[in-house]
Amino acid sequence: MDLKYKRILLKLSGESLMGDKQYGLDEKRLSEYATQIKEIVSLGIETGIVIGGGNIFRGLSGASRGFDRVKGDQMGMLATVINSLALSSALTAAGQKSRVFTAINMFPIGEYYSKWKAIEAMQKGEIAIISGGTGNPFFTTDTGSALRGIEIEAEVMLKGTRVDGIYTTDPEKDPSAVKFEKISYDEIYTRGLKVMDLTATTLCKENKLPIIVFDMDTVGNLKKVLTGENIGTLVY
Ligand SMILES: Nc1ncnc2c1ncn2[C@@H]1O[C@H](COP(=O)(O)OP(=O)(O)O)[C@@H](O)[C@H]1O
Ligand SMILES: O=c1ccn([C@@H]2O[C@H](COP(=O)(O)OP(=O)(O)O)[C@@H](O)[C@H]2O)c(=O)[nH]1
Repeated sequence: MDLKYKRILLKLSGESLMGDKQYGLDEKRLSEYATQIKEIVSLGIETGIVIGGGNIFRGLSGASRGFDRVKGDQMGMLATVINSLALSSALTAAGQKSRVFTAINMFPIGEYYSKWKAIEAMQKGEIAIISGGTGNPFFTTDTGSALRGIEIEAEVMLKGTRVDGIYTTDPEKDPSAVKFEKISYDEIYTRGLKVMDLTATTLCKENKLPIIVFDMDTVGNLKKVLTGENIGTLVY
């Protein structure tokens, strides 16, 4: 099988882990993700994963409800650790080894992250789940994901989300939005597109890490992206 990439960083949406629920974790969605991820690892793809926390807590929405922003962001980062443990557990149930790394030292919940430990895990066919975002407030997991993708020398960052690519406007709000097959980093700025935060886009641009935004909630899509099928939107 012709594979486009040898090493990837997959960003998973916290919100998608809710499945059809209003909050928290959906076991069916976790198991679907685990099965798809196991499949790509069996093809020999070295896989690092960063997961969001939006299904549990977001610092910014906490602040709008009166929480201290920094404490709210710390709660959000802990939410990404919860999601990472849940995915790791689903991967174990699917027969796939993984290691959870944390941006902040909280052994034995996970191992304190280092680039080299993550690469060592991936080279052994284990998945490196890198949790806790960047470890700092005022960032997002998209930025954490760009950062870790660059650090672990991934060839691409795959942003698996609820929409099937980048559109001229938010497709969840505007049915007349038109999808891009590809788009430059600069056009994301000039058009003011909100699909990823600008810090993440800038990090990827400066370090020449391409991004593919695709719909991760349709089973089979992850493999399609990696075998070069033209789904999603490429940011270059
Ligand atoms: N121009 C756009 N193209 C695609 N999606 C967009 C756009 N603008 C806003 N979005 C929204 O961005 C969301 C994905 O980004 P985000 O909220 O960060 O999700 P995630 O939970 O995957 O991190 C989509 O669900 C979509 O509603
Ligand atoms: O480096 C980081 C990454 C995440 N967060 C916090 O964690 C929350 C959950 O992450 P995010 O909203 O990016 O999750 P997603 O939208 O991907 O589910 C964010 O709202 C932030 O409050 C943070 O403070 N620093």
